[in-house]
This record gives sequence, C-alpha cells and structure tokens, in this order.
Amino acid sequence: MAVASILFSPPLSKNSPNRILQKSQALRISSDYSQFEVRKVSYRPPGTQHNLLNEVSLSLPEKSFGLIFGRSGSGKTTLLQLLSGLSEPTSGSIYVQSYSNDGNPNQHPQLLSPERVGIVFQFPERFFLADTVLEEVTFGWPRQKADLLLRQQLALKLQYAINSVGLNTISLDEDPHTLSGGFKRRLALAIQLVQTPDLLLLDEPLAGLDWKARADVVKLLKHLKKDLTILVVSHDLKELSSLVDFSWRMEMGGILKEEPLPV
Ligand SMILES: Nc1ncnc2c1ncn2[C@@H]1O[C@H](COP(=O)(O)OP(=O)(O)OP(=O)(O)O)[C@@H](O)[C@H]1O
Repeated sequence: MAVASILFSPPLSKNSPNRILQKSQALRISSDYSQFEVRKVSYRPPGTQHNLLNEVSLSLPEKSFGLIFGRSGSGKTTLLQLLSGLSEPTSGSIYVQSYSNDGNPNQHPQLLSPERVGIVFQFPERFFLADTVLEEVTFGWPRQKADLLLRQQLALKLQYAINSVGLNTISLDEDPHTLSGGFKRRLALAIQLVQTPDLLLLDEPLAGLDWKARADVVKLLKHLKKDLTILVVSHDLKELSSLVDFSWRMEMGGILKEEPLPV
C-alpha cells in the first residue's frame, strides 16, 4: 500500500507542509551548534535506598554518535530511560545547550523535552502490536477527522521515516511479525523516526540478530548518523566502532567515565 493512498501526498508549493516542516526544523537549532548535556545526574528509584546512577555527566554534540558500554547491571538502560523522559533524575539536569562558533553558550540551556527524543528498546519487535507495517508506524494517528494540513504533515513524516530506514522496498501491508530480523529493526527505527526526533536512543540495537542482519543495521545507522544525534548502549563494540565519535564506560554503581572503546 502506498503512503500517499492513506494520507495524501501533496504537490510541493510555496506553502507546502514540506517547507513548513523544513522551516520548523531549521528553527529548532538556531545556534551555530548545540549539544545534549547531562549534568551530575543521579537517580534513585522511588522507595529505594540505593542510587542506580551517581552524578553522571556527558555531552553529545548534535549529529554525532555516542556509545555507552559497561557491565550488565551497571545502569546503562537506566540512563537512557532518564534521557527519554520515562523517569526523572533525583538530582542533576538534562538539557540542550547551544553555542556560538567561538565555543561560548549563546542562550540559556533548554531542558530536553521528551518529544525531541526517540528510544528503541532492546528486542523492539516484541512490542509490535499491529497487523501491517503501515499500522505499526502510524499507530495512534487520526484516520478520518484530521484536517488537510495535519494529514499532509503526517504523510511527509511517514515518507521520511519509511525512506530513511529503507522500508520503501517492501509492501506496507506486510505483517510486521513475518519480516526478517533486520527489517523488524528497520521498522522499530521507523516508528521512532516518524516523530522526527532530534536525539535517537538505541538499547542494544544488534542484540539477537544474525551476522547479516547485524551488518545491515550497522549500515543503516551509518546512514542515519548523517542527520541525527544517536546515543547507543551496546556490548557490540567492534561492530559499531567505525560509527563512534564519543564513548563512555558505565562502571558498576552507575558511575560514567569517558573512555575510548577497548577494541
Ligand atoms: N526500578 C528499579 N528499582 C530498583 N532497581 C532497579 C530498577 N530498575 C533497574 N534496577 C536495577 O538497576 C541496575 C541497573 O539496571 P540497568 O538495566 O540500567 O543496567 P544495564 O547496565 O542496562 O544492564 P544490561 O547491560 O544487562 O542491560 C540493575 O541492577 C537493575 O536490577
């Protein structure tokens, strides 16, 4: 099923939503460059006595690829949950800071809002609910009553997501559960990209895939890296090393240290 047949793809004109989308994206980053910044974040789950994260700090410039590695149970997933807004830091802050080219902040830091963040959990295919790829990507979207402008904007977002992950080579009528492992991961990424996030968080993106699908996902991440800021938690350091701009080790007790990959 074609994207356009569901949501109507408009011709491009001066006032087309494509231009509106580009304009709003350009407005979001008005500075010379910006960084996602985590400052002295600690986290203790409500009702417990133990900090899972202890004064974690990191900076990730826009359009760069960061990787967090470390032993199981050290707190890596917990940090992604805080960055995505699923839980709130007990202390510290997570924000976006913009800078001029001379390296000085050029406005007040903005708190990172969850709408700007996409997160793909480990084994995302386990959470697929819909009967078709299209329904899975557009889950929760208005079908009939949305006004024309909204439908046009949604159609463009859908097209962007589908094309970005290479799902345009298959029918959107396919059952998500029958896709290959690599295509299931593409679909999981499309579900996030349709929200046009600025920061994409991936928890163990290669886990459970065969060698071919793993190579496929690495290639896809290389492509996505051109337009997105990506932060990955993974044990697959060798396979991801060619993508990595910044890396950190999470030590037991939730202590984060910037460190080169040990590969
Ligand atoms: N809500 C919670 N309450 C108490 N302890 C928790 C809670 N959530 C996670 N934990 C514990 O926090 C620790 C860190 O978990 P987390 O999943 O962040 O580790 P991880 O580094 O991502 O591990 P893995 O590599 O195995 O995915 C674990 O010991 C986990 O059992």
